[in-house]
Amino acid sequence: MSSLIRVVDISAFTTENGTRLSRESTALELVTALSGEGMVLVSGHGVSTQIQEAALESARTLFALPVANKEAEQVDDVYGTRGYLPIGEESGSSRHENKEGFSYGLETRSTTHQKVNGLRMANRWPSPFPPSGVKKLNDLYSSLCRVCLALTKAIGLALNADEDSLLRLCTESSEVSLMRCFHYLRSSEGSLGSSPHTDWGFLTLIMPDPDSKGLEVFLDEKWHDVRCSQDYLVANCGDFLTILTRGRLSSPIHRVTLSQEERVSFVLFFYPNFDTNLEDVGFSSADDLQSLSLFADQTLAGTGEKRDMHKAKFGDIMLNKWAQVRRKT
Ligand SMILES: O=C(O)CCC(=O)C(=O)O
Ligand SMILES: [Fe+2]
Repeated sequence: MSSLIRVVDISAFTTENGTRLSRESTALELVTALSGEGMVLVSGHGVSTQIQEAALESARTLFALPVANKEAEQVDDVYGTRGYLPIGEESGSSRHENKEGFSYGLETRSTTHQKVNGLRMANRWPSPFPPSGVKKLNDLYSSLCRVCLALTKAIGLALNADEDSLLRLCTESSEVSLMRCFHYLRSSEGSLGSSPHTDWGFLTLIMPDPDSKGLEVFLDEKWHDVRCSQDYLVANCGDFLTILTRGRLSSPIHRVTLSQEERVSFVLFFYPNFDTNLEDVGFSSADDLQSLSLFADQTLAGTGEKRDMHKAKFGDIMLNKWAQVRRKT
């Protein structure tokens, strides 16, 4: 475990035992870490080892399915953000990212692929994948959303002396957030797992294979390993939270390197409500936050549409960003 990245125990927010005093000191520790490194190891998160192991096992089952079955459910222009991400078909830069993934969100009962909005639609599971596997993945999704809501309360308490102050931006977060489960392959010439970037959303939670290597954070002009065990989830401040706090909390630059060992990880991109407007939360186009990945052009050709970001809805910005990192072969 990297000693640079602080551990914060958030049990004051995830159990009934938290007193006002313990919640205040937890909140302060959390915000101190997010204003410094921007990344924190969260303990006391309440996600059982059983839920974590079951989800990792289901992910391995999914990735082991025949390629044709996985590709039958791949992310495309019609289905938007959910489904299978074939190897090499996504990258945040011109480098080849040697990984495959499944992207999913809140399970809807709908049997059609009707979208509610570009971030809310039915999940797409390849066959054969049993309902018990889907349930295990969904259990992890809802557990990690609960952890993000607890973190949101803590951040609200530290910044505004009010636990509910940021929750109003997150009333539909559990419906529009995106879980991505990745299978990083072995290192090959010129490839990496994930190009250096900041995350675009409100908060990100990362749950990798316990004790696996690869996640790195850029601090003090150097890359540092972030090692993780089942006791901790890695939480990143996202670009939206940086905007919301006028830069007081900072979204960290991080990347994933590859090795000779394959790796599986779950990454929850916790989003604010789809319709949230950047201008309403204080962003102006003159802001000095242009280095965030949210504002970078991540298309290969460098012709990403520079939209009037401060007027746009957060959900639409996300759809545009996911389109920017698609690398259809
Ligand atoms: O898989 C990981 O450890 C992190 C991946 C990541 O940073 C991302 O997908 O944004
Ligand atoms: Fe990331």
